[in-house]
Amino acid sequence: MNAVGRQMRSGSSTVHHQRQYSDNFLDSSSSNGRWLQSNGLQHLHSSTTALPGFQDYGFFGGGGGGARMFRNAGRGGNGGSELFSEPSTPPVCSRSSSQRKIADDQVSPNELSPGILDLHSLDTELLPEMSHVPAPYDGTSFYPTARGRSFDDSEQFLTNKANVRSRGLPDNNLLKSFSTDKDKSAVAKIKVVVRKRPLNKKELGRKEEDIVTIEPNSNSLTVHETKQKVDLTEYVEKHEFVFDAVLDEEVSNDEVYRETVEPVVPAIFQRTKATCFAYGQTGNGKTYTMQPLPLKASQDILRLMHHTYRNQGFQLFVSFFEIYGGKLFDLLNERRKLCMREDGKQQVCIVGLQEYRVSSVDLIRDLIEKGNATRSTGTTGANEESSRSHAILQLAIKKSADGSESKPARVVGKLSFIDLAGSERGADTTDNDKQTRMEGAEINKSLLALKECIRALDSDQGHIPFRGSKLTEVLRDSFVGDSRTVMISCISPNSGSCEHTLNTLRYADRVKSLSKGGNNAKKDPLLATLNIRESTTVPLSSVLPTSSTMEATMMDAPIEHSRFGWIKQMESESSLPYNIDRVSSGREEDFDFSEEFYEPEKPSWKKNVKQEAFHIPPKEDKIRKAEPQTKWKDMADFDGSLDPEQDLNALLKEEEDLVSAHRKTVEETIDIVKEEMKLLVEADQPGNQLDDYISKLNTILSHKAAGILQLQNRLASFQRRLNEHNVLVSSFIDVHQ
Ligand SMILES: Nc1ncnc2c1ncn2[C@@H]1O[C@H](COP(=O)(O)OP(=O)(O)OP(=O)(O)O)[C@@H](O)[C@H]1O
Repeated sequence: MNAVGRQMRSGSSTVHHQRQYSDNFLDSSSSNGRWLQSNGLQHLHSSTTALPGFQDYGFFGGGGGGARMFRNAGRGGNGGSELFSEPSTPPVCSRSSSQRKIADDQVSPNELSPGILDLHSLDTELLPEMSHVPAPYDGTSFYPTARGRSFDDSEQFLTNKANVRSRGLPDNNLLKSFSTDKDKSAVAKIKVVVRKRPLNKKELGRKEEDIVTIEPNSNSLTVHETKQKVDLTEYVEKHEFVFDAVLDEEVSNDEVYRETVEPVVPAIFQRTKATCFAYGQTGNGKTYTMQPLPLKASQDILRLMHHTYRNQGFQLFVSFFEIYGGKLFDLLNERRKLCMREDGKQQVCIVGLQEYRVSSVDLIRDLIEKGNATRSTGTTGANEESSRSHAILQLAIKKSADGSESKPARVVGKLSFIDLAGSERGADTTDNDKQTRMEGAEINKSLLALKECIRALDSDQGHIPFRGSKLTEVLRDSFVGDSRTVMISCISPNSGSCEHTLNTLRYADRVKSLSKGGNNAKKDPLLATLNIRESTTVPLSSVLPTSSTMEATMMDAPIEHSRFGWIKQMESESSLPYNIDRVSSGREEDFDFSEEFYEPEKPSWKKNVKQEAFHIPPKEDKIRKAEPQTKWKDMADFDGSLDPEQDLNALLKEEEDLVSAHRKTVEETIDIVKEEMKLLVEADQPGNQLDDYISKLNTILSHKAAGILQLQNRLASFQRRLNEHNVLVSSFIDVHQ
């Protein structure tokens, strides 16, 4: 197993004990600049008699003539027990010679679908007959008694299990999950998992330090950032984060699957849409992490279909497309360009996307291999074979109204895997050519849009700017309704990536905070039962943007949960800029900036203070009359042991900090916009398109300017309220004395 030594720190000095990696890791890295998957791709579920040919296989391999394809040398089987014999074959295109021909009778592209994948209306439309999905899950029939070898290591299943437990990872697996509808609540709506990759050969060669420590049996990690004081002495600032799970460099892909996707698989038979995506800087292991997941999931899905849900008419469909340069391409249909359309209900359809009905893992493997071969890849400073597109693979479970094959099947549930293109900072792209830089700008733009959606959801805004990018349009149903989202944040351990790592972790933390309540809690009663841990609060100073690079702003640290609980809301409100689309329910222009609108949540200092312990004397009426506009509930928030004035001052200070942080972000955004405009001019775009971009960017700028104005107004209004509050506090104290 690969291992990285833990680091020991004492004061400002840092001592590292670096252990050597396995030869396998280093050798394969040296051979092609990437670590190769080990030969042990077979992940045989030996007792799957109904489904021969189950093996692990890498997806999202990227293209480049198959350079990123991860073939299973030991792959056997010939399709196994395909149950369907529909006539059509997926169009054969750009397949590498080594790809096995897909048997004609195994696939039926869109036989039962109109050629339009309606991501939302179709998916959310429930079959009347499906109001009850029968047959509680029978875990014992699902897993074979013994499991074969894992994807990229030689651990036995049972050994893996033991390891999972010993590492303190929750023992999530299908055996436990979703035996009934009710059990869906056992799986978090949004699960954020962080995976740290080992130091690679280059980093070791540069003697870079491993700055990320993960305590055994914990779900927290610490980033040790080396900083310099003004007198140039170095010190280490520690940033601690807590997530739903933290996977260190020794965790295998099998374990990643068990921790992330496995628990949500049964839910897709229960009308749930689940999405798993990997996020992180280029070269951090997103593709490596995502590759094996879809096949593992389809193994489990098919097994459920053939055991637990046997003879119930469920069908499995696969589609695979990429978003490149803001455009959609079908990876299973000669990279044909696809159109995304919105119907009257503002629901998104992908017109022309080919879906293939599949019944064996071999077939799915072949389809994905084909898709991977077609995918766009390139080279970045950090990764020689970087995914330059967002690749989206969807496994849809369908069923006809009466469970028969004669009627059209409709979507019951869906599992989407998204391998996001790598985020990178403007600074990292300086070596790259124009094309790469343009790609980088586009990628970053869509990640920014994703973040804006997350912020909007987080702050309970009516309007979620899903239309900010193609990516967010596609992801829309991952975040709303009965959905489950698993985000895997991939990070590097090396000191040179510290800023990236912190940005990625802050982004992950922002996503995690989505599941804590607010809008989602109200919409999804399941959330009430979730036991999500809070992330450790990072000092404000450590979350302020530190560079003017593209990524730094895009991944800029969310202002952490203020102890007053309303900082996040304020930040989100004031950072509307990317919401340049309009939907009827989203009333960006209707934003009410009155004081009432900004009524802060109850300060969290109220925590642990018993409300009844605070006795309000009869004289309170007087005060109420004297200050009718004051929210009396605020008064009840004061704990006698606290000095309210001090807290109010702290509140004011926080507010001021926030304003400066925001101002800085705005300045950086303006820089980014300028940079983007420069890139566009350099790229010599055709006039119309350029005009289009410029007008978009102008809109962003004016939103930003409006944001500053709003913030200033809010600050003034806040100060007024604070004064009123102070008056009220004084009179209250008088009354008590
Ligand atoms: N956990 C890991 N263990 C061993 N090798 C890893 C791990 N994670 C990543 N790698 C290796 O690091 C290299 C870069 O990984 P990968 O291509 O998955 O990065 P990426 O985040 O998808 O990059 P990009 O966004 O540019 O596509 C690959 O050679 C991969 O095999």
